Amino acid sequence: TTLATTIGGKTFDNCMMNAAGVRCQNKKDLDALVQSNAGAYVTKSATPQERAGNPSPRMHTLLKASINSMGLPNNGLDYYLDYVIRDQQKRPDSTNFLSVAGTSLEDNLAMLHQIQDSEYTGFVELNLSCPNVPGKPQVGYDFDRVHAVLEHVFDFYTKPLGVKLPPYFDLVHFDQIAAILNQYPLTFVNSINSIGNALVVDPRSEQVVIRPKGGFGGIGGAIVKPTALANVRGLALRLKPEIKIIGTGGIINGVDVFEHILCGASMVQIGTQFGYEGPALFDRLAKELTEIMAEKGYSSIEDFRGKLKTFD
Ligand SMILES: C=Cc1c(C(=O)O)[nH]c(=O)[nH]c1=O
Repeated sequence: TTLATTIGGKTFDNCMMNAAGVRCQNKKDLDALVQSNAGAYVTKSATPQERAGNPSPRMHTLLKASINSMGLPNNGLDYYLDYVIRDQQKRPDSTNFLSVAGTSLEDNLAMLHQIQDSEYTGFVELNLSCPNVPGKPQVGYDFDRVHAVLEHVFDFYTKPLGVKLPPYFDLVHFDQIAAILNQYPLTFVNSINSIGNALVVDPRSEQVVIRPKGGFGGIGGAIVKPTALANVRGLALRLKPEIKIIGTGGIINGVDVFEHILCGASMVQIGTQFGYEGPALFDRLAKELTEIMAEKGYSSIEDFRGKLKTFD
């Protein structure tokens, strides 16, 4: 049984990795991911300069969910570009992901020019869905802006690139975003980011649980799986086959990974649970997924990827 997957002509020996933002902000975190059984890592979404992010408390975890309004704290693009270039020099056969999340079109283009002109040969994940920068809308919910960003990016960017999208909740929105994405040579689409601007209340203290934005933040964890699977499936049914799908959202156990792949994902990312469990998560998930595949007689993820059945 193999858990290998191929995206953009690169083969990963394990179809599981971290989600951007979780245990990936510093060299120590990234080194731990390199040492783990994860098939790849993605760096914390970068802005041109380092950012402190929102005031704390800015993240809260419940049993089945997490809420966060981190506000894009990161060490700046140079830090992550330096890390991934050094890593690719040390491990030329590995492919990893560099996440960028500029708070403006200019910032995104400036960062992508810098990456294009660098010796980095890995993947870029362009984050169009950060819900927590006060005053900034999620680009992914403004289809004209998504179109404009991609038009500018693919005027010059030639290295493998994908986009991180927010969850959509209307089938017409799946049609509309897919119609835009299919016009571009994207290597992948990563769906979903957290469900933005939710609210968690502590009835005991009668107070919200995070400081930024009056308590409003992005939701992750088991609770978002049905929405994540719908977005993975909705996009899988609409995107051209050369655009692979990374499924993110609600993965706790191997069976959740299986469901994401069944819906069409070629790779999965884990955020909230990875935050809880740390790098050992990837050993547990690999074991659980391998057992499920063996039980069902599948020897590779291609045996069942995208083969979700409906009633008709
Ligand atoms: C990049 C910012 C993001 C953040 C954040 O830094 O607040 N949290 C999320 O759940 N998703 C994001 O995309």
